[in-house]
Amino acid sequence: RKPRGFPPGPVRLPLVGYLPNMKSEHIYKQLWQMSSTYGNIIGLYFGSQATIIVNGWEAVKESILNDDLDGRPENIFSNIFFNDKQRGVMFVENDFWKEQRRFTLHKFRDLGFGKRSHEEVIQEEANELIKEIKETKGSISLQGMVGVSAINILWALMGGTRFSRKDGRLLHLVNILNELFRSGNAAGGIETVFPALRHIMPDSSSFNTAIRNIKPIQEFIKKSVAEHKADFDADNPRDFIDIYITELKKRKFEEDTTFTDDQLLAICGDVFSAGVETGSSSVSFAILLSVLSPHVMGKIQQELDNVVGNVRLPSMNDRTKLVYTDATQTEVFRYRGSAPLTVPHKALRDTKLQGFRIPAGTVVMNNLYSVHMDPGYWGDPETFRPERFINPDGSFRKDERVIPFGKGRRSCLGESLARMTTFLLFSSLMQHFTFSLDPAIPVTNTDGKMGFTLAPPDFRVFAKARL
Ligand code: HEM
Repeated sequence: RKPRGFPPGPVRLPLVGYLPNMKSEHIYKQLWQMSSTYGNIIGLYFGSQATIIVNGWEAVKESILNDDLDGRPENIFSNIFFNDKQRGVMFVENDFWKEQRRFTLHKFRDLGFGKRSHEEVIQEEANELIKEIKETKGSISLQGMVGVSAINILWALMGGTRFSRKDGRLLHLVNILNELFRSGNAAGGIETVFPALRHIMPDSSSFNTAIRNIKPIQEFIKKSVAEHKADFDADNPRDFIDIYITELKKRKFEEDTTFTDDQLLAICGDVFSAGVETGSSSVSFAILLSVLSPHVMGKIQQELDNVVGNVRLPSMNDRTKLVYTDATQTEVFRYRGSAPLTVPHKALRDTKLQGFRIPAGTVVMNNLYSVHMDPGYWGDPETFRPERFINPDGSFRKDERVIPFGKGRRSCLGESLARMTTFLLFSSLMQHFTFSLDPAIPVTNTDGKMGFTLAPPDFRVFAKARL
């Protein structure tokens, strides 16, 4: 069939395109609503940038599985920090991306089978978190506390060390990562379209806040890499940074190598920015939603008592038996996944989507929220109901339409680590505490706060020890 033209969409205003109409909060809802007027694929312009919004399971699946749409638009933060170059894994494309992604993924996997498994690292952090919660008087803010665990888990992999939970540097990093992720705009925002604007924007603008917060993260990583180089031992690689330094040395005389010092800094930065806030938001959302549905919390605790008992922490081996806990975690990913929109993709060459013609260079925004909240498929998507993932015979019901990590070759690089982290931290917390909301900070709805990613609303909980 002959491709149709560029997808239909709202009128293109001169210069700015659709930008002035974008609401900053929960943009993914607005982008989905537009489907009722224009269909599942909407064509619009951010400034002069041709962009398509992709809504609904059929269209999103076709889009994220189409390798022609595996590119990424330029990331201006990378331009600012790496001399107008795209570095890292998240915003690079083509052969450069393939080589760096493959390397990072393989080495992460190998490290998980190394001296200490990922599972052991996560369980150690779960123990420390439980200890801190027990020692804290009054109500607690989980987002920050779990953020500390999330950094320690990732940094064990990247930099080989763990920080004391009270370490000032660590707490500072957690705070700036949280601020960074709330200040951003998953849809890009005006500065992405008109980079020059940042020079005249006030320091308080979200863009300048982001820059201010990225800098100390970069400094932290730079310093760690320098320390690794200073006591590097080729026979005894301790972590990802050491493994990457080994590769740098091996390829020192290769022309056109993609392995560079800048690239190491950028990968560490990408992992931090992709992994810390998403992980802690997922666990905090899981706790908040369980607190708001006490029968869910009760069922999880009963299941944990039966399957795991009270002398050891839950492990990944327990997972197939922890059906209700697994179903709850899956429901949290569906209901409040931390990425309602994937990272933007870009058409690498002219291609087709749902019969429409998509020219090379078009930016593609895949709306995962529209898949997870489709009433036609889920029936009652607005209800938080883990039971939807349990078969009548009591087994776990897997559903291909739950895709919080995306799908295809651009899907989340940290998926297996993130799944392990969220499952083990959430189940360990549920095993040890009964949580209740601190009424001093009422939660009026669970929509959460959107920035680059979706985080829970502010809330505090009292934690009553069960063990
Ligand atoms: C619950 C936690 C997490 C969620 C929900 C999540 C979700 C996602 C999503 C939706 C994408 C974009 C997929 C696309 O563009 O089509 C992504 C990309 C990515 N994520 Fe995650 N993520 C999580 C945790 C992590 C962790 C822990 C790491 C680090 C180890 C990580 C590293 C990455 C990287 C590097 C990319 C870019 C991949 C590429 O462009 O090739 N993420 N993630």
